[in-house]
Amino acid sequence: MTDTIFALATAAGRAAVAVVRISGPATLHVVSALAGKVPPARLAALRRLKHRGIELDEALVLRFQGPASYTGEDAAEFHVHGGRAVVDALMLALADLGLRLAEPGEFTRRAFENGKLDLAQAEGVADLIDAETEAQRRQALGQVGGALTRRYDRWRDLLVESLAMLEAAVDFPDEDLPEAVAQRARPGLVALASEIDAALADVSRGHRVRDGYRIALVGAPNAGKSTVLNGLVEREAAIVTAIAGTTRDIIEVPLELGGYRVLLADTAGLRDTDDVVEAEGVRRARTWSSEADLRLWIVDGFHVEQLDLDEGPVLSAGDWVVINKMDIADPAAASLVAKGLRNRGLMVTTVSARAPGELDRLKAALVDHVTEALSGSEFPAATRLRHAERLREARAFLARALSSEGLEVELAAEDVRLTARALGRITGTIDAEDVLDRVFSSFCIGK
Ligand SMILES: Nc1nc2c(ncn2[C@@H]2O[C@H](COP(=O)(O)OP(=O)(O)OP(=O)(O)O)[C@@H](O)[C@H]2O)c(=O)[nH]1
Ligand SMILES: [K+]
Ligand SMILES: [Mg+2]
Repeated sequence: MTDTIFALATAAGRAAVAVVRISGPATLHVVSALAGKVPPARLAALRRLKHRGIELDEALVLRFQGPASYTGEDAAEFHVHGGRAVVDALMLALADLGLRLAEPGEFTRRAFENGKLDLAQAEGVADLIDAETEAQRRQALGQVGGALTRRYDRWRDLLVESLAMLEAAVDFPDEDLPEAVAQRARPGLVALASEIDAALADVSRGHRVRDGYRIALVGAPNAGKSTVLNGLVEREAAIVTAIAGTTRDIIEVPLELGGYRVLLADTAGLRDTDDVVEAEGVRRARTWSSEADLRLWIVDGFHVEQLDLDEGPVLSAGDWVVINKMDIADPAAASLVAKGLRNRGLMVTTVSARAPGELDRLKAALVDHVTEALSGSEFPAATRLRHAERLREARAFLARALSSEGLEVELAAEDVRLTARALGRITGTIDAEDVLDRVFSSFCIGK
């Protein structure tokens, strides 16, 4: 028999109202022990809570009758005054009545186990609680609502259909026909493969929305990277001096651009150096920027004629060059360099980072860029690394199924089964205990 759990559902600390929730078979008994008359399900009632003859608080009591509750079990909420002592007294009383403090995510885990939501939806709940930007909120809410689930359900149905055809071929009594029957499964599997390919090409979008789009500020020492960072985030996040080699550590600053979460990183100026500390900074700069979604190369406009593209920064397609210090640069030289860079397919912006308001144009261009990169007409197929890994695994099994030319029908059937299994792990229809533990332990207590 499952035990009955309790937890503070609202944030800890002083507040107007605190909500303590309980879930499990002892719910009715506990509500009646504390509140006296049990209110009807889903109707809030004002009650004096008492335990062992001592009054705890006057509270709003709300109870749910399983399975019509978040967890699917009998459950209740006590909305009490949000003082520390009130909450402590109530939680002590609940423990005294034999209830157990919930583990992180245990309410949602029970909801999952009772079929109220699948694993992808449960992850959506966690993401919704963590959401700080509009795009994170939208994506998480879509996931809770089953936007991710629906796609996987459709793919699973398709796989089940194909599997039925392949199995029919295996069982076919007439020796000549199995191949023809098996071939009927092929078009569906080919279509699915191309859908998964499209999803994989787009695989980072979902978790970039969730975790943040990574923009690296890179370039030579003294180009003005830290000045650009400070201008974009509108505070003195990084030290700026006229000494080359000022920045060593990566300075990561989260910010919101066009409703998207962005991680902007200032890095050490790239150069060969004997200074051990600076050399480590340069190493970190290279690593971070190589993994970034976008590199902003900051170039000193005053020395723009020294920019040797074949010697200098290793620019790659999609990089963005910001020619800085336009207040002291020779505009003709700068525009010549800009033209050359644009001819190479690079984006170029000219600014004077030190001038107030000058970075607004760059910021607006970045908003457009991030919006373009992260918005999409379809809900992403993956919003976590975990999803992307399973998706790649599924694609590999599917490739193998498709390569077995109808002759090895049984092998193809097995690969189709493995494809379905990999996809099933994303929504949790194939549940591995360790995955569940990992997903739910990242929740806060009380959810
Ligand atoms: N005139 C002018 N000076 C600038 C501009 N932007 C930055 N500077 C100056 O250039 C110098 C170097 O700026 P930083 O922002 O520290 O340059 P950095 O690229 O971060 O340098 P490191 O961290 O040493 O690699 C400072 O003296 C800044 O004030 C600009 O737009 N115009
Ligand atoms: K500097
Ligand atoms: Mg710097």
